This record gives sequence, C-alpha cells and structure tokens, in this order.
Amino acid sequence: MKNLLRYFPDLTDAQKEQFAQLPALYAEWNDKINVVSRKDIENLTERHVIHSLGIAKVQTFKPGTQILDVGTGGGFPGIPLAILFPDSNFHLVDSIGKKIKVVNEVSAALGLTNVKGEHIRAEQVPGDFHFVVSRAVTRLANFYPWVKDKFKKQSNHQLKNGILYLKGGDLADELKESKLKRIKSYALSEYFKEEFFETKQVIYIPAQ
Ligand SMILES: C[S@@+](CC[C@H](N)C(=O)[O-])C[C@H]1O[C@@H](n2cnc3c(N)ncnc32)[C@H](O)[C@@H]1O
Repeated sequence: MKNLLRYFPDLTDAQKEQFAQLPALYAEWNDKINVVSRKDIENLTERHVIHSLGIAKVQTFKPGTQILDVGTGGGFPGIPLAILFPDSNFHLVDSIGKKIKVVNEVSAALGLTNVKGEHIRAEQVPGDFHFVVSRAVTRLANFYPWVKDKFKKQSNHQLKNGILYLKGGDLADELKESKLKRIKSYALSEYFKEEFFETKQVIYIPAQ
C-alpha cells in the first residue's frame, strides 16, 4: 500500500479505502475460485494492482471513456483502473464464467458502479470503445483480430483510440509476427522501481 501511495499520490480517501480492501477480498475469493497464483496473492498490490495501474502512467482516461478489458480473469487490469478512474466505464470480459463471478463480487464489495463484468468471448463483444486493455491473454497476432472492429472512430485522448496491453520480456518476434503498425512501448521501470517491473512494458497499438 505504501508504494501504491508513493506512485499515485493523488488518491482520494475513497480510493485509498477501495485499494486497501483488495488484498483481503482477493484472498477470500481466491480460496473459492482460483484467479491469482498463490505466490502472487501475497504480492497482490505490487504484481496485480500497481502493475495494472501502469496503463494509467501511459494514458489518463477522461470522464466518459469506454474501456474494454479482454480476458480480465479476476479483474486485472480492469478493477484497479476502475478504482483509479471512477468516471470512466469499464467492461470486463472473460470466456470463463466463474472468473466473472469474482469480478462482479469484488466490484460489488467495493461499491464500484463503473464496472460491468460479462461472461463472453472477446470475439463476441459488440464494440464501441475508446481503448482495449489487457494482460496475459494471447499473442498480439491472435489478439488484434478479436478487437479490431471494436474501436470508436472519434478519438479524444492524447493517444488515438487503441490497445494498451501489459506485456513482459523480449517482444521483438511477437511484434514482428503481428504485422501491426505504429506500435509504441513504454517501459514500466521508468515509473516503478521494484525488480518485478524491470522487463515489464505497456504496449500501445493504435486502431488500424
Ligand atoms: C492468464 S489469464 C489472465 C487474467 C488477467 N488478465 C490477469 O492478468 O490476471 C488469461 C484469461 O484470458 C481469458 N481468455 C482467453 N481467451 C479469451 C477470449 N477469447 N475471450 C475472453 N477471454 C479469454 C481466460 O479465460 C483467462 O481468464
């Protein structure tokens, strides 16, 4: 929690309270439905919450922004982003229904009104979003076709509408394979000092 406050010093009391509830909520739900590895549950704030919020270091979402989180699992990166941006709307989808149960239970416990969890495959989501966010779902060559028709035409952020994907390691082959253009990568080590972030990046792919 201390690091979270250091990296995001402008949180309101309500947001601090919501972030503070996450470790206990996920520990409780993870015992019933596994959404986070046992090792990671002990480092939830660093490995899941701060990591998810890496997207916010790259782009601040304006009020009214529509965001789709594809393959959200138990709600990452969608839930931490929804706490940070209470005036943006987050549609969190996963192809496994019990994971969405965790998403909906956690967001209800936090009183989040800007999160909609849905059990649906990404390919089937009817689209109209400014941004798609994701972490640890599939290679970009598979991912992009799932979401390519889901972007609003009008962009109103510093970044044009597109994908903000949390990735790690050497991505040269994956990016080449995807044949996607104008990709930018942002190293999370620029923002967060823990070793965990050393090779972590946010990959931005504008809608094309
Ligand atoms: C490794 S988990 C990552 C979960 C979460 N994003 C995280 O980082 O903690 C990958 C998730 O993607 C989901 N998934 C895979 N293919 C999908 C698809 N076509 N549509 C929706 N969800 C999908 C899986 O069910 C799984 O929950």
